[in-house]
Amino acid sequence: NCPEAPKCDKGYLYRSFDGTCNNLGYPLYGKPDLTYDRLLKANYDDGISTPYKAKDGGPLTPARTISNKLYPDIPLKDPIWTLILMQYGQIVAHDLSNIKQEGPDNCCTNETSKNPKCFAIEVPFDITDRMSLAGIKCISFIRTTTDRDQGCYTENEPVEQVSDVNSILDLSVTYGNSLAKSQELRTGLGGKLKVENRNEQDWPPRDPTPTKTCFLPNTEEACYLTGDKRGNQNLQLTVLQVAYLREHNRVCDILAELNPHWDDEKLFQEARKICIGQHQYVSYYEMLPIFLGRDNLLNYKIIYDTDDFVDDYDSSVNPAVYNEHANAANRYFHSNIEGYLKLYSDKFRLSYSSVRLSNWFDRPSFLEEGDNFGGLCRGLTTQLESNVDTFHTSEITQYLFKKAKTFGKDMKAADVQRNRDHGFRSYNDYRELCGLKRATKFSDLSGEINELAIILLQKLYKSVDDIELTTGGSVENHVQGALAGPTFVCIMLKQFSKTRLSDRFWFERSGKTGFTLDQLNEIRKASISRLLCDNSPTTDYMQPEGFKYTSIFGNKLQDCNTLPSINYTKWKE
Ligand code: HEM
Repeated sequence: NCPEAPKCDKGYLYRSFDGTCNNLGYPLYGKPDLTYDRLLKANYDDGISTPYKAKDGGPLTPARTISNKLYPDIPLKDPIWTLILMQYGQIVAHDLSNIKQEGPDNCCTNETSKNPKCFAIEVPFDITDRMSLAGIKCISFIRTTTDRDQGCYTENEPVEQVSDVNSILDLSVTYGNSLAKSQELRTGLGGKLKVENRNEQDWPPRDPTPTKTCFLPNTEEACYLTGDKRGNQNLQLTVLQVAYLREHNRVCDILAELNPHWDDEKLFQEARKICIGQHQYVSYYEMLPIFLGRDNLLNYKIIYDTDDFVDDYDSSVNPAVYNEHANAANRYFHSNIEGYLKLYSDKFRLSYSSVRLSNWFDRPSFLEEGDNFGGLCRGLTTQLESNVDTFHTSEITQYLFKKAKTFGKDMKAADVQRNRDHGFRSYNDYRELCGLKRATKFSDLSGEINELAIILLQKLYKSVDDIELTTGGSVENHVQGALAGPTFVCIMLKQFSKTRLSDRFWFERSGKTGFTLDQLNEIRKASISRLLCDNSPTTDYMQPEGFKYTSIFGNKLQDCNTLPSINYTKWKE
């Protein structure tokens, strides 16, 4: 049942869609349907898959109770950063991983599945029926080092969760995670991706099975086909999905004019390479410094202060995403979500209307009404994100995916429950991994956690060793210059380091598969502001730093055409 390693063409200039052949020694590295990586070995009650209990053998406080007590809805705003920062974070998260919910044919579907080593378990998400988020999780076995390139698993090891997208930061949300998906998305003409034009704007093509993907009160409503299954999940996410789709086609037009002799394939791959370059640049050089601190990123060699190439590819690094990153640390930024989105109707951001998040989950048609898309491009770069703390909007803790019902699901209960069914070791173990002192009593936490939060933790956990990674990490005071505490910053730094090191096609590499130095320094002019300016026909003014609030004192709104932009003549052959 092991996937067969593909034969790689070592001279091929472009990335595959599923991530295979990025690593020529281990061609399967990075592909979808492989297990997450782990920083620390899993800790299950039975050593295999049963979530552990409290140290005294009793049950842990239910996830839903933890959500209610630790993550209430107190609407504080971030003092500096705009909502598009939160949103870009989600795009990066979706690019890198997605817990597989049901298994492939040879694995994981149920206890009688064809592969006896695999099975699925029911995840009891919380205690109340009304808000339950029960689902089936795909489990397969951890792979040993010797057969890691084969995708084989060994018996009697703890279960390891599977991600169903490739683990490479390659804008797979736009291009898909398989060759087949990319073909479904392409027109085959001029390098372009499929779009449907309505009201003089391009929108993603329609999903052929909309009722599976979207919530559609009216059957004619649009439900989009994008490179990622989650592309319709919320309006602000879909804004970025649409922006990158339009950006790809925009770049195709420019390249076709410069190089009329290029065929569909060449135009497609070159435009794709440019868009992935922009995405890697915006993610690492514009977004991550805000989340994790610029000095930290420089010190850990995750970004470089240079106008040269950076050839730090390390073929020994497996791109597989750390389970603790995706399913604990990175989810801390669910805190940044705002419950209402503002739509600014005018150029200078003077008047707005607003829309409730939970009215439009899985329902993108709102974007096509009037100038809602433009209104959101301006709104997301004007509205402040929610303060990064333990408070969470009830739009995601009471009303997530509510559809036509009064109540929905609880995102934070889900986050806590994932910590449990993924068998993460205790918060204390991750403190140690990250160079903090192990706490033997609650008061030992006072270096990193404020007094009020310690009191809350004491109410929720009997022993300091019962504190979970998701909860403990979320109450730490932030590291200076970053938007998370030391344990989560440490985990995310490890992740973003491996993501760049393991990518043979990283945008800063030299050589035949990379850009020329001239081109690379053009890619370094990309920005979130320019992406939105160029792909929202009604947005003419934007501040230079789109992730940061704009005011008359600084980061002022300016004509889009005066913002730095890529000079594409560097691509003329
Ligand atoms: C309105 C915004 C958002 C919504 C509605 C949302 C919703 C969700 C949902 C439903 C899941 C799956 C829960 C589960 O079954 O375990 C999830 C997972 C996740 N979210 Fe969010 N999220 C949002 C924003 C963000 C942001 C801003 C980030 C990070 C910056 C983020 C990072 C993640 C990660 C890393 C996962 C796990 C991915 C995986 O499966 O490996 N999300 N989110």
